[in-house]
Amino acid sequence: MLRLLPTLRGQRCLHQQQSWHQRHRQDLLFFCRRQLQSSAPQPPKQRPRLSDIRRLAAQSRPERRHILAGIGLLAISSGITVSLPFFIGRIVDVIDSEKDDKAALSRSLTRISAGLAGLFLLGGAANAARVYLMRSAGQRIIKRMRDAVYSSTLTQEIAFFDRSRTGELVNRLSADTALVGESLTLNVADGIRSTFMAVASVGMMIYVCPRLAAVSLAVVPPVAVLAVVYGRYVKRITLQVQDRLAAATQLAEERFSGIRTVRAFAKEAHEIRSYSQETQSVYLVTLNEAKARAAFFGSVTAAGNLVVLCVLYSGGLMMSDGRLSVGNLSAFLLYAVYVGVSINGVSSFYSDLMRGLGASQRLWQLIDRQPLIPALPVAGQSAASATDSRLGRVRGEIKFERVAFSYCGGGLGEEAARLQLFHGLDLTVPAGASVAIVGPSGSGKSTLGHLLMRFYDPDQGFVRLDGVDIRTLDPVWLRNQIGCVPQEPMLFSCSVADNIRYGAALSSTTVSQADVEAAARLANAHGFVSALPQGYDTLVGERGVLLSGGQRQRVAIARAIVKNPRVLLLDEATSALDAESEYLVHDALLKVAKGRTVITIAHRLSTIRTADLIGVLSDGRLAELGSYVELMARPNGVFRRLIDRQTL
Ligand SMILES: Nc1ncnc2c1ncn2[C@@H]1O[C@H](COP(=O)(O)OP(=O)(O)OP(=O)(O)O)[C@@H](O)[C@H]1O
Repeated sequence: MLRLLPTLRGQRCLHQQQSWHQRHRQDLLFFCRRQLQSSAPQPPKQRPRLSDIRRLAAQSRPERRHILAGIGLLAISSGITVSLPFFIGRIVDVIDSEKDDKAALSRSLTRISAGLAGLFLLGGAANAARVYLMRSAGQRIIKRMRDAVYSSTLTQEIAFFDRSRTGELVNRLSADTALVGESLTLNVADGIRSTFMAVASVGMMIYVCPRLAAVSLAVVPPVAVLAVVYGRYVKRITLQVQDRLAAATQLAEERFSGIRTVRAFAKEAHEIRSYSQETQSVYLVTLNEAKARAAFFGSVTAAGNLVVLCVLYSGGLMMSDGRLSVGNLSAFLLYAVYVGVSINGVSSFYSDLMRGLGASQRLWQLIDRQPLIPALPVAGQSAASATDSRLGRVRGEIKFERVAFSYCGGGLGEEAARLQLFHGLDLTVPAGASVAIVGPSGSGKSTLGHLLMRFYDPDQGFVRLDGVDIRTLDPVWLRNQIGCVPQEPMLFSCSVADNIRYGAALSSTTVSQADVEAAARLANAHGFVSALPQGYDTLVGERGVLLSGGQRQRVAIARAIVKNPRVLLLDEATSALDAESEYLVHDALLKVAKGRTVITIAHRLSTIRTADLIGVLSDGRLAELGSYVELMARPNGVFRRLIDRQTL
């Protein structure tokens, strides 16, 4: 979907997300220096900052009622667990004191067991309710974050996608959001429980035997220092893992969608090796994490066991001279174990929180980024300047006025270089006329269409619709006035009818089946669609692979005209269609062009001959403009030379 942005913007239906599709990205390796600055990945911050934590915590605000209820239930279940060693101590003492009176011992044990069973049932129920509340809140937080990341990403300008890696964006959307959501709910719950258990157990240790408690707590300061060091390391490593995972996802995603190329060049073994290299690099980073984790948790466990040993030693001595009962020693030992386990829990809470913080930094970058060209009306603009954000009745005159435009590019990681494409380009397309744009390959024909659709803004000059600078127009409204058929149309993996409906300016539900069929008839698609097994309900496969090139184009034409646009922008397919398909597509275009302003990026002589005007692009300017006969009459004209050399 992210790679299909031009199509989406063209068709405007941002709310209909049907599947992942390939956008034609011939210049993936180019990226723009001036825009790069606004989206370049920030160097990972090493230390958890309070503002990061606050922002992360703010995500759980809408769920605070559920989370607070969960914490309440957590306190109940943890309180019951903490009371357990105390009761065990009492039971041991009861057994010790009543061991000679079997009947009395049995009565006491029955009484205590019944009471404890009730308590345990309550604890179990509280825990179950807590898990449900926390988990559902976590899933809602993840959903909200995914929605926010998706909508912010999808509304970025096209240049952003030119230099973003789709797999990486997908990874942010799926893996990072899950990590953050979980660190905010389940992890926080575990952290709170562990902290509560640790504090309560320490309290009970002091209550049961202050001297033994002092011996045990000597271990806490070194473990705390270790936890802080380890937490920072984990946060840094999480960023690396997520980045490398994104690179692996990117590779897999690109190869799956380009499977025909892989198969045609028999590159399966090569691709499997490449992917394995990517996963190896993920593995190597996670291996470092595993080492750090092993060292940390190993030390914590050893420290915990050491405490138990010290308690047994000094507790045994205290018991021998009567300063401690056997029940109290048992209870104390259990509390010491609790403290050990809880410190472990607090440490893993801290490390998971750091992982969540690491992942969240990438998400904030995406969520906070303001698109350089808005995909949706800028808040306040449509209301405040309603007069110029939409036009009343569109005549369809299009004017490129002294347009200078450059793609900023350069190989990834290289010094960015400006590719000056247009300098001072002037072109007027009268309302209702059909203009064929011709020129050598790479002269910027498709770019003219991109400027009209406002995928990019010119560096200088203006693009005007009915005399109005399109930068002042509501972008959604503007794109609704233009029907666009790209050179390699992408269809979504839904039915033919749904693909055609996708072009609707308003909600696609407002387009009736009759409207769909009327558009298909005009696009010469009705005949073949009716012959498909399920007619208009036939699924077309990913990117429409189940249809032929000519069929895909005719469905795309129907999609472009279903909203009845005033302006048509047609980028002719360069790939050769068979004679029958070419005739059908050309005939369809002639029919839909009636009564509309049409700009065709033309490759076929038949299109060029039938156009009212032909605009010839050369050296970043409009070199010639005139009818076919006029231009052919210029013996040294650019157009004449192009036709002679057939280099259209
Ligand atoms: N997104 C982009 N980023 C950087 N450079 C680009 C981008 N898109 C196109 N270009 C470059 O701009 C130039 C013009 O491209 P454009 O697609 O407009 O040419 P064209 O005349 O339509 O070519 P063709 O007839 O081969 O389709 C090319 O050199 C191309 O490499």
